[in-house]
Amino acid sequence: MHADAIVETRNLTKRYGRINAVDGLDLTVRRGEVYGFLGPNGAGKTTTLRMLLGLVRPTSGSASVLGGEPGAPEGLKRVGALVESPAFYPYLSGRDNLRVIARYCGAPPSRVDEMLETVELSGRAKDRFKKYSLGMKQRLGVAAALLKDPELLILDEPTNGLDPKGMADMRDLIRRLGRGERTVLLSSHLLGEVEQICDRVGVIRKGHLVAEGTVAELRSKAGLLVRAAPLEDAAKIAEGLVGVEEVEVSGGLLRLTTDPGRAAEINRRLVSAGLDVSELRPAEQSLEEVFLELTAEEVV
Ligand SMILES: Nc1ncnc2c1ncn2[C@@H]1O[C@H](COP(=O)(O)OP(=O)(O)OP(=O)(O)O)[C@@H](O)[C@H]1O
Repeated sequence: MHADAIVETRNLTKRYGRINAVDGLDLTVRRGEVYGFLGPNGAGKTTTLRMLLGLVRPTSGSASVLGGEPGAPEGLKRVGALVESPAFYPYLSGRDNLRVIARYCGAPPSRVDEMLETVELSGRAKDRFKKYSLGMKQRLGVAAALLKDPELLILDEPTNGLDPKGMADMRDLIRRLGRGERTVLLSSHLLGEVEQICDRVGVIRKGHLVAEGTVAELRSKAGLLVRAAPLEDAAKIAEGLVGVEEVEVSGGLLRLTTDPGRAAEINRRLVSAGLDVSELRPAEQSLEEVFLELTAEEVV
């Protein structure tokens, strides 16, 4: 296991009949980070998170959570999760609901008000749960998950179904929670969201991890932009280089699909062929483009 890994899966697989919900997944979440598990609906995010909590048994492969088996009582004490809509008593207040949960998870009663404050529900703590907006219900769910002061917080699509204000509040909350020592693993099908909140992102498609890295790393996978003269000659040379997958001419620039780390080498090749290279830089793609590319259906 990686030294600072808090969650690690190897070849994790879950099959439902003929459906491979999760298919050979290798995931590493490091201590202290906010990790975004990004993928379209049905990609296998919920199934993965449920396996990490010991709620679903893998068909094959392994997972380690806080150094132990998923679902082991020792580990579960240190994990807080909001995976399904949390079950609260509709006629009890937010505060009383948390008190009930604090009692059975052994959290000190003083933590209830502290967590209500954290999720900004102190002002509505005495109102019945059923009066809460969806966003408030979700935030109460986060407060419940935080009662035992978990080292790892797992949130499945925490902004799903919320209105824009509710989403923004939830994002702010997660960003705040991720600032300290705590590790947050959240799933989302929204790029913008993951881009705003997460330190690192894993992109899942049909049960596979198709990319993993920081938002900046995923973006810079795009390639290089080159300004050279004569441009047509530069394009011909670039096409002949090993490791350059695509060459496009656009707006007086060449766009090369290649590892941006090869910039110096490509520059050398162009210059030694007698071309003038006046600009060479990584082509920034929006994460959206990267995401669409990574998760696109194969055209058969
Ligand atoms: N209990 C189950 N029985 C049969 N198939 C299931 C079961 N749970 C999930 N699946 C299937 O496994 C695949 C992955 O589902 P999963 O819910 O993990 O995806 P997801 O990425 O979380 O998507 P969503 O955001 O829609 O929940 C889907 O094809 C789903 O229909």
